[in-house]
Amino acid sequence: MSRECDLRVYLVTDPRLCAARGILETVQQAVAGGSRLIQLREKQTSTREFVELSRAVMAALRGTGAKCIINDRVDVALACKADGVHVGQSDMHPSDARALLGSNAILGLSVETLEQAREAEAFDVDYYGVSPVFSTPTKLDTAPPWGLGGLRNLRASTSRPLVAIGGVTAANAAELIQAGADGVAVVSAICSASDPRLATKQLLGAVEDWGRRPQTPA
Ligand SMILES: Cc1ncc(COP(=O)(O)OP(=O)(O)O)c(N)n1
Ligand SMILES: Cc1ncsc1CCOP(=O)(O)O
Ligand SMILES: [Mg+2]
Repeated sequence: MSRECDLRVYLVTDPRLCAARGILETVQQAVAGGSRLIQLREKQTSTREFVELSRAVMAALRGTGAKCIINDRVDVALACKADGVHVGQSDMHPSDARALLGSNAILGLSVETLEQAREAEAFDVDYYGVSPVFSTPTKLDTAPPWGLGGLRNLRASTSRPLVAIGGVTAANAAELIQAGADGVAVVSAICSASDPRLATKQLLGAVEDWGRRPQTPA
């Protein structure tokens, strides 16, 4: 198991928004569209169902090169041998999560302020979720949004990989990469799309497009 992760288009699932199609099908379509990192985010599901879902997703991802991250729950990740865990500021402390998961697991941490990011430099985590970059109806209990200026300041303060989350669409993904994000994490832009494969492809196109543009000297 390696800690390398492709953050370019990171799907975070939502059982309500995926209800019509199912989480497994949504994940498979997103992977077909080019996503290589999937986070299973289940806030209401029983522990047993969460483990079963995670095992099914892990099996579906086998051989695709995509990795599976579990939101919040180190126990679920250990039970299904997931690739990693994402924790936020009120979840298990990243140092405790790292101790339980071991040195080969991917560990992501949400950062909501520059001070949290500064503190997190001492933790053995693989990326920061810039949370939220814009306001979003998908998650209401968030800190104030970073905005593009906040993301630029964060980029200037750390060399850690950054993934922007909250209100991200194919229309604003390129400006987030321009502002310093290494990738975008999305819920509704893929889960609520009529064609999740196409939606993922468009997000990936927007992220990659920035990298192909000629860079103007500062
Ligand atoms: C990639 C990514 N970034 C941020 C979050 C938010 O995590 P958290 O602040 O713990 O909130 P919940 O998702 O647990 O409600 C995330 N999940 N993923
Ligand atoms: C899980 C999470 N963490 C910060 S914002 C958010 C929800 C993002 O949802 P959407 O991509 O639909 O705006
Ligand atoms: Mg959390």
